[in-house]
Order: sequence, then C-alpha cells, then structure tokens
Amino acid sequence: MTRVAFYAPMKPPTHPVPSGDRAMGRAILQALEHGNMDAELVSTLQTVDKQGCRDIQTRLLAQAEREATRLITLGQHSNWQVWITYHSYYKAPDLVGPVVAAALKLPYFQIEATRARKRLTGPWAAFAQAAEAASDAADVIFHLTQRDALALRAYQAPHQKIIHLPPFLPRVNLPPQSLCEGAMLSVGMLRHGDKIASYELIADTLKRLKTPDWRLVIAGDGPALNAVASIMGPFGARVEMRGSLDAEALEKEYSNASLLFWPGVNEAFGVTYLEAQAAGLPVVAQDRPGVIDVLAPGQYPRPEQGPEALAQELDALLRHPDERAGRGRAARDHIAAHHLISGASTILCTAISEVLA
Ligand SMILES: CC(=O)N[C@H]1[C@@H](OP(=O)(O)OP(=O)(O)OC[C@H]2O[C@@H](n3ccc(=O)[nH]c3=O)[C@H](O)[C@@H]2O)O[C@H](CO)[C@@H](O)[C@@H]1O
Ligand SMILES: O=P([O-])([O-])O[C@@H]1[C@@H](O)[C@H](O)[C@@H](O)[C@H](O)[C@@H]1O
Repeated sequence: MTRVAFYAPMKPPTHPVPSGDRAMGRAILQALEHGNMDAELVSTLQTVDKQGCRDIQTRLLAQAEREATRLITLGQHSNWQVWITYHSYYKAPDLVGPVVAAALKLPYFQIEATRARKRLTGPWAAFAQAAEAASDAADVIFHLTQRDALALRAYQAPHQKIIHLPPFLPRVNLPPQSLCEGAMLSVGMLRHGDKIASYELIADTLKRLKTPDWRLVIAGDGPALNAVASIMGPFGARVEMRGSLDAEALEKEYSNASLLFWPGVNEAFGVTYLEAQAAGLPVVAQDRPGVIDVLAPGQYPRPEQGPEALAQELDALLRHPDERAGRGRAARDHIAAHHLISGASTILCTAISEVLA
C-alpha cells in the first residue's frame, strides 16, 4: 500500500464548517483510499490570509517553519512515500509541503494549485511568492478546471507533469433521483463576497419571474445570514431559508427540488453543481469559466445577459415539467460519465504509481 502524506493549507478536511474545498479535500482522501492508497492527514495548520496583511503572512510563515520541522522529524519514522497538497494558492499557500518533501526526498504533488503572477507584488506578495515556489517545486500538478491549466502550463517547471483531474463526488453510484417537481433550490454558504453576489443576482432574477407560484428553498448558513435574509425579505414565505444542512438533509433537498438555481459568481467551479446534477436536477447557472467545466453540455446565459436571461431560463423550466426531467436526466448522465470517484481515483493513483515506479 502506498503511504501518502496529505495536507490542505486552506482548510483541513476535518474542519467543522461545510465548504466546497472541504468537500474536495474529503473526496480526494476517499479517492486515494478507493485506489488502495493509505492517505494520512499529516497537518491541520491553516495558512490563510484573506486580507492581504503582511503581519499575518509573517506570523504564518514562522508557524509553518515550526510545523515543517515537526513533520520532518515525524516523517523520518513514518514511511510516507508521497506528499500531496490540496489547494495551494496566494491566499493560502503551501508553506509546509515543499520543505518536508525536499527534506524527506518525497515526490511532491499538488491538486487544484493555482498560479497568480499578478499577486507577486502588492499586499499578498510574500504569500504569492511562496505559492509560486511551491508550484515550481511540484513534480505533478492536477488541475480541476481548464482555466487553472492556462497559467499552470504557461509557467510549468521543467519535468513537471500537469494532469487534468475533473472535479468529482466521493461516490461510486448516483444518489436518489429527483422527480423535479418541488420548489427551486439554491445551495451556498452565506458568506460575504462571491456568495452574496450570487444571492443578489438570485433576488434580482426572482423579481423578474413571470411564473405565478414559484417557491425557492435556500440551504446554507454563515456570517452573511442577516444580509441574505434582508435581500430575500421582499419575497416573504416564497423563499424559505433552511440554514446549514448536513449531507443527508441536503441529499433530501436535492431529491425534492425541481431545479438548482445558482448563478455561480466567481466560483472556481462549484461542488453544488456536481451534487445537484447527480440527483438529476437541471441547473440554471451562468456560463462562467470553471462553472462551465462541470455543467452538462447545454446553453447557459452569459454573465453580461444579466438577471433577465436567468429569469427566462427559470420560467421556461418551471413551465415545462418534461423539459426539466429531460435536462435533469442528461445532467445525471453527465455526472455518472465524468464526475464520480472511480475515474478520479484512477487518474490520481496512476500518476502517483508512475512517479514512484
Ligand atoms: C466562491 C468560490 O470560489 N467557491 C469555491 C470553493 O467552495 P465553496 O465553499 O465556496 O462552494 P461550493 O459550492 O463548491 O460548495 C459548497 C459545499 O457546502 C456544502 N453545503 C452547503 C450548504 C449547506 O447547507 N450544507 C452544506 O453541506 C455543499 O454540499 C458543498 O459541498 O471551493 C470549491 C473547490 O475549489 C469550488 O468548487 C467553489 O467554486
Ligand atoms: O469560513 P470557512 O467556511 O471556514 O472557510 C471558507 C472556505 O472554505 C471557502 O472555500 C472560501 O471561499 C471562504 O472565503 C472561506 O474562507
């Protein structure tokens, strides 16, 4: 059994708050296990600076140095063969993996690392340089979206492999299929920034709906609860905010919904699109980089077409149950063909075995 040291500097898979990156971190651990690899979460240190603050970065760089020293000692008595880091980028660089991997002579893999050269100067300079150096040190980088591949290929280190790993759900089979007959569903944690931008667009769209008796259920919770509640206030009981749901409750919501409505403002790709489509829900989203990589083939309105185009899409689907069911089936087939654990596990484990051979 290949022994893998796993690390996610943004958020460990054991963190209590749901998010897409936590879901992907967990899914990767399961994909390694599925491929008969013995993966161990070796550190829970979060090296995250969301503000662009030199003091935070200096403090975390020092903490990471101590963590790397601890792991080098630990690694001398563990027989790790490979190091994998999930999601290193300029706001949450991997400050630990490259140091430990070099000291222990382990191949160093990154999954969903992104390069952002324009951040090499400015408030994130120290972290951006560290993220860039970590990517330079990687033997293999797996990219989840085509957009990420552009910069990774442009600055690819000599002998580095860059491999496409389509985002995936940690399951072999599909969940129960929705009849596509309930309320519309939006799933997104209630955060300021990109999430609230999607919620604002949702509200602007709902105002324009011509369908008389629509309903929307929202799953998610977080610091922007009051802001989202006030954005949705004008719709009264038609919008029902359910709070943060666990996996089982969320699966029930997917199977009770008629469609998923999530515009996807600045999403890297959106785990909820995978979850909803797996349940056979048609998705109303905008055609955005990353997002389009995980949506079933079809026509999606461009961002510049605004809420009017989204409202037309929703009205058309709400009016035509057969269209909803047909698009839902296509979405489900798309997930089964491209975004489940077996394919991902093969891609990951083959690349690891090749490097170790
Ligand atoms: C703004 C942004 O860039 N977001 C990215 C972020 O995830 P981010 O956390 O923003 O969003 P996602 O939509 O990917 O995932 C949300 C996750 O939270 C879970 N959930 C949600 C509501 C709830 O009540 N209960 C619950 O468990 C969902 O099941 C899902 O697994 O990292 C992911 C991995 O790179 C990307 O796919 C997202 O695009
Ligand atoms: O706040 P939290 O849910 O622990 O962590 C969150 C991350 O998991 C998420 O992917 C990111 O986009 C948010 O800005 C936030 O940092």
